[in-house]
Amino acid sequence: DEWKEKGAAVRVRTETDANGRPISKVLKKGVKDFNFGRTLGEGSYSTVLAATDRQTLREYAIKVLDKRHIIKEKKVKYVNIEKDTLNRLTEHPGIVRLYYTFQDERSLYFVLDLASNGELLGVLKKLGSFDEECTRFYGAQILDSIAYMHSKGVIHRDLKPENVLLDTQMHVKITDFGTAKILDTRPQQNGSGSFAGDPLDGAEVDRAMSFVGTAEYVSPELLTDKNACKASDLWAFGCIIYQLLAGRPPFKAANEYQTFQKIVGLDYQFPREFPVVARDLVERLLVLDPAKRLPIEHIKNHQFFEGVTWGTGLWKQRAPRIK
Ligand SMILES: Nc1ncnc2c1ncn2[C@@H]1O[C@H](COP(=O)(O)OP(=O)(O)OP(=O)(O)O)[C@@H](O)[C@H]1O
Ligand SMILES: O=C(O)[C@@H]1CCC(=O)N(CCc2ccc(Cl)cc2)[C@H]1c1ccccc1Cl
Repeated sequence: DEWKEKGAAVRVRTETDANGRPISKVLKKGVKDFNFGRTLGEGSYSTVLAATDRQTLREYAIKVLDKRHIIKEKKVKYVNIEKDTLNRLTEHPGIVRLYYTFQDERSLYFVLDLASNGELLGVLKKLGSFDEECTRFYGAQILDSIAYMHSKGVIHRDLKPENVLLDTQMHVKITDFGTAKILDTRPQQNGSGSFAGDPLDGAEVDRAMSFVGTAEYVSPELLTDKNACKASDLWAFGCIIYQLLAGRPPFKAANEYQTFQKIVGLDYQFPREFPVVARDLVERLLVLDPAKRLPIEHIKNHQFFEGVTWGTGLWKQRAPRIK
């Protein structure tokens, strides 16, 4: 039988029927198509393994989810959100790409881009803090990825250095879309073009509140009126820029409740040596009113990002040496 790669998703096997006429059989990828390697990490309901496609020898990260555990923990909704979101975000170098999904009786499998250099948080912890050049490069790649997500009507809602992975070239790969929100594409009732992000309904509030993994990056609007919108990702972006330069997030207290109090009270300070241009940018992002946060186009034009080539150039250049 002749196998031929038809696109990346499926293989087609051609056989001949009783009358000798060729028929094509579509075959999905499965576990046996991969050689599984080292464990890259563990999540609450998942294990991520490095794997090689036995036909193409391409390397992937395969996220394996245990069905029984997901059902027991009532997380089936997350799985579908993650799949649907990743299936929407397929044309940007800064987003972890989902190539295939398949399942067997025990598990679900997501075949993803391999981000072989782990989490941005790990690099930050090792160095303590980033210099301005590195902060500019990683900030620009994260912002470019947020702009793409938002253009596809997706709000990440849980951006943080743990969810910014790094590929072999030390370029950004944003992951963890199980808690994302897909803005419906219904034409806006009140005629306004911009999506404010429709308020979370009851169930979502519960999910939104329960998904607050680490409180440090939660936006004030999610805490006060339970409403997450695109600008919530820009609040998290402001926290990330601050953290890369200061070596710690702006809002951090002994426990989650005190951290929440600092956030809603905009209670944070800059270290003395914090660069002044970066300070101006952070101050225009960490604004309590989401409508008053700097919009993405203005962030791109901010002096802090002076000299950055936006668009494909940003993704072709060498990552600055982390020093
Ligand atoms: N595409 C990938 N390439 C390389 N490593 C990855 C990839 N995706 C996830 N990992 C690593 O595997 C670990 C588990 O990731 P996973 O997304 O399954 O769970 P999580 O989101 O980190 O945890 P939780 O489910 O509790 O939020 C993470 O620490 C992450 O660093
Ligand atoms: O939506 C899809 O792409 C298919 C549709 C057919 C199917 O059975 N599944 C699995 C549905 C599912 C989700 C969660 C659990 Cl815990 C068990 C089964 C879906 C699935 C297959 C593989 C990996 C993920 C998913 Cl959601």
